Amino acid sequence: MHEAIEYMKRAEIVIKRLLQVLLDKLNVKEIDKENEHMLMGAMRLNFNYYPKCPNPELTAGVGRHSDISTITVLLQDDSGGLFVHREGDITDSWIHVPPVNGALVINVGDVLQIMSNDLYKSVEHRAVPNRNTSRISIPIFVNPEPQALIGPLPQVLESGERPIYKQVKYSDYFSHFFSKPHDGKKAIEFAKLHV
Ligand SMILES: O=C(O)CCC(=O)C(=O)O
Ligand SMILES: [Fe+2]
Repeated sequence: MHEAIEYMKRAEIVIKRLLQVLLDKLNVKEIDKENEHMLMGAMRLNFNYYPKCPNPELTAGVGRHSDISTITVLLQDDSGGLFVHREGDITDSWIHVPPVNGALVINVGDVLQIMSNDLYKSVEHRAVPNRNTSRISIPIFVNPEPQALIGPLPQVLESGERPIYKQVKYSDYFSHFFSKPHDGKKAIEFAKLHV
């Protein structure tokens, strides 16, 4: 428990730095308190356990989805099992994300895609169990506060760009996502302006 708290505290420093760099490209030069509530008002540490399985092809693992976070910081052990979807291919192709000792995987989530009006794209991914070893992965989901309104940032729309998304309350987006089985990047449709 103590280690988990310590990990979150240290990760928070890295997360703030990452968000500063990502938001700088969106013309947000400083992350004020209000933005902080929107970007990282609620952080969740999860533990995923995938027991070894003689027939991984028969299991669901974690089905294809994108995270509904701003970003996700993922620590994985050395067994492997995470795949990301290659966008734009005609065939469905998946790239294995090999475990690298001491490295964290950073996923862009739907919230950052929405706030950036599609400049950043959330990454579709899935995880499968291994035949011979069990696997543990530990994501930190960096989420907005439940009450936060999520939409394209004013700084992004300043140039006259058309908003692709409307403002949605994060808790509504969250409930929508968890009301159905994972289904690729379908959840983001919930926030789309259909004009
Ligand atoms: O186990 C993994 O590597 C990824 C798990 C995942 O995608 C999730 O928890 O959202
Ligand atoms: Fe995920």
